[in-house]
Amino acid sequence: MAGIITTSHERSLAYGLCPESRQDFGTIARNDLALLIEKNKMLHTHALPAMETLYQQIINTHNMVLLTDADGVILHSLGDADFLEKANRVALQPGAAWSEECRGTNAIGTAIAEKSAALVHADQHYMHANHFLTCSAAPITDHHGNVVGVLDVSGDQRSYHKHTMALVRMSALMIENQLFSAAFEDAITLHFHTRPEFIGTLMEGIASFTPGGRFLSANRNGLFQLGLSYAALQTHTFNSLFGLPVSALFDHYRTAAPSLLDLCMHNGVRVSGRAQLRLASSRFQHVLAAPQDGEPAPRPAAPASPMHAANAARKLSGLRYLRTGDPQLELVIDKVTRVLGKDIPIMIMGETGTGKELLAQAIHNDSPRAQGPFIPVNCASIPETLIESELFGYEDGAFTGARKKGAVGRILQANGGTLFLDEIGDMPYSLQARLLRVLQERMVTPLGSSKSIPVNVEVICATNHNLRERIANGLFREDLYYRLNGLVVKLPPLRERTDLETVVKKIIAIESGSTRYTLAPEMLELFRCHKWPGNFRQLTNLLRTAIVMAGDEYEISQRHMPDDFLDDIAAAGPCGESLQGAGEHGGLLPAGGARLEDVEHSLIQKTLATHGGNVSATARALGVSRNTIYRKMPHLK
Ligand SMILES: Nc1ncnc2c1ncn2[C@@H]1O[C@H](COP(=O)(O)OP(=O)(O)OP(=O)(O)O)[C@@H](O)[C@H]1O
Repeated sequence: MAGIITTSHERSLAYGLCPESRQDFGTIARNDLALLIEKNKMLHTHALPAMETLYQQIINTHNMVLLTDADGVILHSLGDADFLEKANRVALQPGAAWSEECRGTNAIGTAIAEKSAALVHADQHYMHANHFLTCSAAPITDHHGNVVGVLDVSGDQRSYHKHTMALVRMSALMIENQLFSAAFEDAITLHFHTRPEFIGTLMEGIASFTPGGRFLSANRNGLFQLGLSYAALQTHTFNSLFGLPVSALFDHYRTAAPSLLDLCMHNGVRVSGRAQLRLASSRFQHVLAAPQDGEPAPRPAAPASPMHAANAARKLSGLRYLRTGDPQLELVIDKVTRVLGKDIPIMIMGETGTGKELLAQAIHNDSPRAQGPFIPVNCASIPETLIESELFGYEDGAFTGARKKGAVGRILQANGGTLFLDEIGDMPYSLQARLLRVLQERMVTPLGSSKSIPVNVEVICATNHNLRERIANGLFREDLYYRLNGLVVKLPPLRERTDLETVVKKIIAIESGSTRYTLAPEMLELFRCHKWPGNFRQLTNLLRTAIVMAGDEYEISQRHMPDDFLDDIAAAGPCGESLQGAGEHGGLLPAGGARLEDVEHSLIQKTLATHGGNVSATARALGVSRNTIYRKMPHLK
């Protein structure tokens, strides 16, 4: 008997059920069933079409299709009349509860208990009375990953067919995707797959994001392709998962016939994608209104609920979330906290990946404007020819050619909220005067319009250029610079942060979705020596990979690190005093003024010794290639 059945029988026994006992054939009252269906209205509504389709596949095979709620109470059934009669005798009918607690091992109850599909055939049922059945059930989960119901096909055990389980799984997936779409009427939704022909099919991954690009949720195949848990995905953005700012997504969909997107996921896997910008407010309707070649126009968005996405994003980060003990960062947070809601423009300086956008979002989330939109604009990623219409919008007929409809610019989209101008140093010089006028007069005039529209936005800018240098070189307007830099804060690069250990712990916990993983002390010392040119972006990606490599080992060590990272560390040369500390902790490093190269040699030698000089085994143990070992230990060549 399969493991899942044995475990289920043990549970059934523990519930005090007796296999020979007569079943409780009771069903809940008609009114209570109606109430239950009302309570599960979304599930019921979206499941019925899939149940009909499924039933068409199995009609006249002495089978029935059943839908239950999360507790295994049957909400609806469809079946062949002769089998329905038989099924009624064991209360396989609406209103009856089929949890394991009530009926012992059975496909519905076991699928709920195991949170996975279950096939329970003939005498695998705990109750003898159910031995005449063969049942295939798959749980239906919502966009939080919670089981909200079960889809089941039950029939006479003599009618068993091995394809039934696959059909049930596919139908459950269909229902889940319907529920997912209904839950995110007001969001950016990406449909993606490594194979473009799978987009639009049941196999596609779907992920939803707020207008600002924060991750909201993903369907079952989306989670599988992204390779991360719900918990781990909560800190992600469209950019961190697919390597593209949402602003670039909008650009793509403003072209007359947008092609499929070619995206590189965080794990390096390339996927094709099609986005739907299903945002209710008028700000994106023009994007939605333009159908793609040969495709019907997307269905109209639901009634406006502009708070929905903003609220979801706000829950995900605030300034408190960023405090991890570094004094430079504490100062930054103290400073920005003082100006929250004071209409003082904030300019964030910092190297790439230091968290400038995250800080801007956190400032917005903690500000009195949190209910309003947070609109990021990456001035470097929008082509110079498009940035003007992008920012200021344009009137109907402002252009000849494909883009005839008017569009609301990003500045107006941010009305009542925050406009985040990332890479402001790359703003074309010719536009800087126009932006300055908007900030001073608080009015926007779309291209091709003679009307000015009042606008109320808080502006946060970010740059990793030295703007004073750009002013000196005639690339940036001094007057705009002074208008934007009400409060200038500088985010420290990771190599200067004193809270690296806390940061690492936090990222590991978020990425793994568990508290079990730790970083080996000697690794932390190596991290302290590293320059981290990609800052948080690099550290997060590295730890994400290392967690996967560590699997169920839970202590992340050098052999879980990618080769190129170890190569960078080796190439960086002497590692400084912290390495000596590491020697005391981990016994990995030679005592005294160790050099990184020495550390590596020592590790490789020890591992070689452990594996009797076998280079392949050593390479495997250290998670590097054999070539790396040969390269680093020339005497082996
Ligand atoms: N304090 C932090 N804790 C955890 N992750 C962080 C932190 N700061 C930034 N990150 C992560 O690092 C990545 C880069 O962050 P972000 O986009 O805010 O940086 P940036 O400075 O705006 O980068 P760029 O200049 O390249 O646009 C994101 O995935 C973000 O979630």
